Amino acid sequence: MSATTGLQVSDLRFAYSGGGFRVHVPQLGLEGGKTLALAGPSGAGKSTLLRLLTGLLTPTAGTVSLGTADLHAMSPEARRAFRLRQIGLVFQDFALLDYLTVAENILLPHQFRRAAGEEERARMLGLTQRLHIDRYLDKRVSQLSQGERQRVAVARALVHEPQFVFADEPTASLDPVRGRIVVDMLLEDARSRGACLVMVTHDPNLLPLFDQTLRMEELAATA
Ligand SMILES: Nc1ncnc2c1ncn2[C@@H]1O[C@H](COP(=O)(O)OP(=O)(O)OP(=O)(O)O)[C@@H](O)[C@H]1O
Repeated sequence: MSATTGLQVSDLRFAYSGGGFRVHVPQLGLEGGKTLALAGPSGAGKSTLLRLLTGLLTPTAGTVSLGTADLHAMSPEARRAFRLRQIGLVFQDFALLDYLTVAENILLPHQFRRAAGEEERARMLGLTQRLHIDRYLDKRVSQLSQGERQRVAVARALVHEPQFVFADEPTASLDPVRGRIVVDMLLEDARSRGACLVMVTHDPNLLPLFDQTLRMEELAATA
């Protein structure tokens, strides 16, 4: 695999305090431009692994390398800066700010990097058109449906063209047609830009669309 653009996990271990759920990922590799589905029943640890891969949870052992960066060896500040530049994340609960407009939410991460310029605005327009939410750009997020909010979260995750995209069930609030549009867009975005996509899904029909599948229930059994 390419060391500079891919994701590499080695002997990753994590347990919630109190002796509850634990997970162990002996080895996982994903090249730039490739896509991985995290599958498994509710409670199997999909969101937990996604949080470990993005630096939002700290493992008890093991490494997560994103390109040349050893995610958990960084200082919290360096990890935060890396995440803003290189990671796009679609959270299960979307993590949008209700009192801001759609455009403000999508461009918000740019306020922390640098002011959003013409390039970002053009990318935002392209993404929101493809997601059929461009007519809502000046609307507050609180006025949108769940499915519309989910698509705003997808646009926000992609607008800065991150090398690593992580999405936690990005189709959960969408009907099958809209859901397929979002998945196809995430897949096409990663493949065309040479980025890595890791997506959590419950839907077995989506798995053949991905280059790799990791079944969490099999990992939990060996933890
Ligand atoms: N903060 C926490 N503290 C302790 N246990 C937790 C915490 N968060 C999750 N868990 C437990 O860890 C296990 C895995 O949870 P996780 O959310 O990763 O599963 P999941 O596969 O994403 O589930 P779902 O498909 O329902 O979203 C569950 O048993 C859950 O109860």
